[in-house]
Amino acid sequence: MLELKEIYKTFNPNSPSEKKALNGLNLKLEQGDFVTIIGGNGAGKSTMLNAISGVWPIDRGKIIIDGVNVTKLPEHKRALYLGRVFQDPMTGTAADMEIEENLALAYRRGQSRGLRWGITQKERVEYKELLKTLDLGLETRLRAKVGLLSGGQRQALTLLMATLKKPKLLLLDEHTAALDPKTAAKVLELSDRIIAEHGLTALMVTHNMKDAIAHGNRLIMMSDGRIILDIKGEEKKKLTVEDLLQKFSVASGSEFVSDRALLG
Ligand SMILES: Nc1ncnc2c1ncn2[C@@H]1O[C@H](COP(=O)(O)OP(=O)(O)OP(=O)(O)O)[C@@H](O)[C@H]1O
Repeated sequence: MLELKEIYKTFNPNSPSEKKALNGLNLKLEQGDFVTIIGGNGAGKSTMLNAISGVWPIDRGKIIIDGVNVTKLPEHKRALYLGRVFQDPMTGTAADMEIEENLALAYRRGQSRGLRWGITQKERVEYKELLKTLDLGLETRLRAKVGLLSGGQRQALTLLMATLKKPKLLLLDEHTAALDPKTAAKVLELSDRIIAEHGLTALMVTHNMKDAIAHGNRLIMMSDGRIILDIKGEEKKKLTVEDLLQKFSVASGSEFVSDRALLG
């Protein structure tokens, strides 16, 4: 489903602030893989998601999504394959627009321009049903401006919008990190449900080791711009945070350092 082959990316090359952010990164995902990603500060987690999304060109390597070589495709063309949810609940939705207008935008993604904008009654019924699945009471607030919603409600709506057109690949970039623990747990549960219902292939960056262990069928750990641990199946199910830290130090030859990782 996704193949990253020998990806290299250096920021500010040949300058004092040169940074090798991706360093021969290789990753292959099967259809339906839900992979959690952890790693210390500057390990390259967000850079990997940016490389997949096409935020900037990579220096070397190949990116294949569902059999299509997208390495040279610009970001807006790759967006058709991808759904992405960021850490900041303000980024995925348009605050000045109503909930139903936001959903309609997501629904019309990838369709040709010139389409009439009006939202039909049939669509409204569909949106209500969709919003009901969030269990946040939003189905009665279709005409409310998104700016009035809480961070958790916005993130849940963003998740719904990012997956409405069943993307080939869902990228979750610390999408619960800015939420309080209870809301974060709810949005994570919703993520699990949506991924399972649609059989999506997903990558989720998290700084919470327990979440990384509890969610998905596969866990990867990054260090210095490449993957140093790849744990799946039964081995992942039995994993503890202590195991993970131990495995990290064996694989990297150093202690796990992160100012944001939640170990407990
Ligand atoms: N646009 C950029 N310009 C310059 N340097 C960058 C850019 N994006 C990332 N970097 C650098 O590349 C390295 C990898 O960054 P990245 O954001 O991928 O790390 P991360 O694993 O997501 O870390 P964190 O958990 O701290 O967010 C870091 O040293 C970072 O400073």
